[in-house]
Amino acid sequence: MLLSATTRLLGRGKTLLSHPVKRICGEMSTSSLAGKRLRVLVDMDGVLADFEGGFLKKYRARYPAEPYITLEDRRGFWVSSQYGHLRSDLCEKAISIWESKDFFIELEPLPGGVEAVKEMARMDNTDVFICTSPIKHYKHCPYEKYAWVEKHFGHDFLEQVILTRDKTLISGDILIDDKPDILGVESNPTWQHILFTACHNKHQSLSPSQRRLQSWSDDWRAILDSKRQ
Ligand SMILES: O=c1ccn([C@@H]2O[C@H](COP(=O)(O)O)[C@@H](O)[C@H]2O)c(=O)[nH]1
Ligand SMILES: [Mg+2]
Repeated sequence: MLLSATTRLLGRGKTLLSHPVKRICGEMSTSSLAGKRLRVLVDMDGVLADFEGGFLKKYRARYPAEPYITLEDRRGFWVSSQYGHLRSDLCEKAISIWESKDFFIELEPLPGGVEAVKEMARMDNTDVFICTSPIKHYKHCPYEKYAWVEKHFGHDFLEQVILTRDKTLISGDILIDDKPDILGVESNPTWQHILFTACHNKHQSLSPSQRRLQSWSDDWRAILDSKRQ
């Protein structure tokens, strides 16, 4: 009786486990029953995708006669601010680069990042999310961020994408991010900030709660293990 009612509800040939709705329910209950899982949030620009390298290449191609800042001389998170200090009109010229079509989708992956995140995602008791801030000029950026993840991680990984302008609202155990100060409405985020070394932050000292990941060749597995209880 119960079986035939189930068959009517799900359709012939579908079992409870193979039905998409039940599979979603199953996945949700697995994580809540399995005890403590580690939730890792991984930033995209400057951590997985080479924002700085992609910017400099396209800026020099579009404005060959204008001064530029080498990656060695980059200081501070905001590219636009440093270009604006160089000459005030260069701030808008810098912004025009990442507001252009194909900027985000054409960013090269940073060495080892995609492989590391794929490995993390296969680890037991580990949930990985790509947590990235889109620019407010939304014509290309949000679409291209999803397209970049699909291109390098595959379609299924789109489930693991979080676009937010405020990462303090997202709960996790670790946030691997190249921005030194991650601020928002939540003054006490759940995650520990692991500062991913980038050309603009390598001279900066850490706040007491931060740790550094120098690159994806650095021991990210040890950082994850240290956060497991
Ligand atoms: O000068 C700049 C440099 C970067 N941006 C944008 O900020 C975000 C950074 O995102 P994260 O998730 O923190 O990596 C990205 O969309 C850059 O395009 C900027 O607006 N101005
Ligand atoms: Mg970043």
